Amino acid sequence: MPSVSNSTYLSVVEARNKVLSDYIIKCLNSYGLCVFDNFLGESKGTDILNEVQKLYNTGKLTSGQLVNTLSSKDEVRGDVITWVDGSEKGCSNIHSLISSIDAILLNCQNCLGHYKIKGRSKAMVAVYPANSTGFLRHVDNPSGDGRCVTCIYYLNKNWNSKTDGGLLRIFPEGNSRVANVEPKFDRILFFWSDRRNPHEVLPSFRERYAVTVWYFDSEERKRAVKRFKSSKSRDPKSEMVPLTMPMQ
Ligand SMILES: Cc1cc(NC(=O)CCC(=O)O)nc(C)c1Br
Ligand SMILES: [Fe+3]
Repeated sequence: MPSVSNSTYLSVVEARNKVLSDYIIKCLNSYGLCVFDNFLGESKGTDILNEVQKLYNTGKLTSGQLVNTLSSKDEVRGDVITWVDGSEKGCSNIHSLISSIDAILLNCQNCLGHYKIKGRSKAMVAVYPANSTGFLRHVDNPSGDGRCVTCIYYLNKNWNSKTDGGLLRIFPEGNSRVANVEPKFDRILFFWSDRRNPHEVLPSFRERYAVTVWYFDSEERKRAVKRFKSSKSRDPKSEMVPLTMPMQ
């Protein structure tokens, strides 16, 4: 592989980010969701997978909290999660994943719907253990908590939903068609977080890894924080998604 100068390499990365941002803008504005494969390539994807597996195998993940549901956790969601901002020990590759996604979203900043995206949640690392229940149908942000785009990066090599299950099914509002998204290795998915995209995860028969980041619309987030302060109630959703982080 001929060696390229640093500046050439950077401009190649910037050009690639521009192409990807244009694709995301077109897809999200037209369909409300967007799937892109081979986001970071085999070696970077594998580095991230190794970090996630290490977190999982060293017991750093706990069963996901539940918001506003009465049923017990294992009926609604089977995943175990942890929140990382990437500065934690042994998460440098997760950090570079977050920075790569931030770079793309910064390019799209004022072109996604009417949103002004200026912040995001920490990254939620989720593992569905083998033979776990999936995640019941839900909307990520049904109540205007500020989250406008859900971004999920999948890490599952040679995944075959026929035998492994774990399909993410999205039911775009007002549309009879369902989007069945395989949680494939090095696949990145974006979709509007609000009621336009109810979704569920089918039970998986193999460990299923994903990293999710939610991006905030600055106006909606400001209103939500004001409401939260005035209501004084412990709104679990804002506990669920940590305070916005300035984009890297
Ligand atoms: C914590 C939390 C996780 C998820 N995850 C999914 O919907 C699964 C997507 C996938 O893994 O394909 N959704 C919400 C509304 C909350 Br809250
Ligand atoms: Fe969700």
